[in-house]
Amino acid sequence: MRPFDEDALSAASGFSLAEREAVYHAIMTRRDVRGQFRADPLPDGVVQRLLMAAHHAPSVGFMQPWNFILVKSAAVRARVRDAFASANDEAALMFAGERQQAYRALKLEGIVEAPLGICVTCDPTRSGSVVLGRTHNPKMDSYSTVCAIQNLWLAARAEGVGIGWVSIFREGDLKSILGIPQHIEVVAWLCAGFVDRLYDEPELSVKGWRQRLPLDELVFHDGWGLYT
Ligand SMILES: Cc1cc2c(cc1C)N(C[C@H](O)[C@H](O)[C@H](O)COP(=O)(O)O)c1[nH]c(=O)[nH]c(=O)c1N2
Repeated sequence: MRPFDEDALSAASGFSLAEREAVYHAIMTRRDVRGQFRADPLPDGVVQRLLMAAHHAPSVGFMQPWNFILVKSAAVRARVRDAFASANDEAALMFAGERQQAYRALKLEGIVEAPLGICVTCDPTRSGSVVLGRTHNPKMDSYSTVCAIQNLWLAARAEGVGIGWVSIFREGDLKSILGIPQHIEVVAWLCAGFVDRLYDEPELSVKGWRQRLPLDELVFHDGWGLYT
């Protein structure tokens, strides 16, 4: 390992107002997209920038445990959609009464409509069995992969690309369709495609499923449950 090197540091002040506004604009207007995808393919350069954003995410011990399986094949996406449909039937039965009716009315994926699927995985063996920062919590590699997904999601918003995260799968189904080895964790299936319109608020909120919680109620001071 190299000794600490002063020359590796650069000046880092806050962003200009316009730059700050752009960052918050991406954060506040990012949406989970299910139904607004355009059919035209994403240019390779755009996909490359999204992946580069993902690959610059933080990761425990700089483990970079992610892989990205790019799925353009309509046939493969149709199989993934079928796997979703089967799992979604099981999911619906977990809700009772009117809630089940409401669940069934929701659109929860755009796997076939979106021109690109991105399966994001996590390799827990990427840098050996003892990983700096993961020594006492094995989930840290999955959390790192989620950081990569959020980077990609925000970059996508800036590129005019909608992203929809689909998680209603039996993991084994995705592994068998995509040939993913047993020891690799499937973290996300992302539907990706250009969008011309986005909901102003989360679609689940617009459709009455669940509303955003007041931030004040989620912030404690100096201990759990302490509001002041
Ligand atoms: C880990 C994880 C897993 C899923 C999701 C998100 C995340 C973070 N979301 C999207 C989720 O419903 C959405 O983010 C919230 O409703 C908030 O909406 P916005 O993302 O702000 O538009 C999601 N959406 C969906 O339609 N089908 C799904 O299976 C999932 N799964």
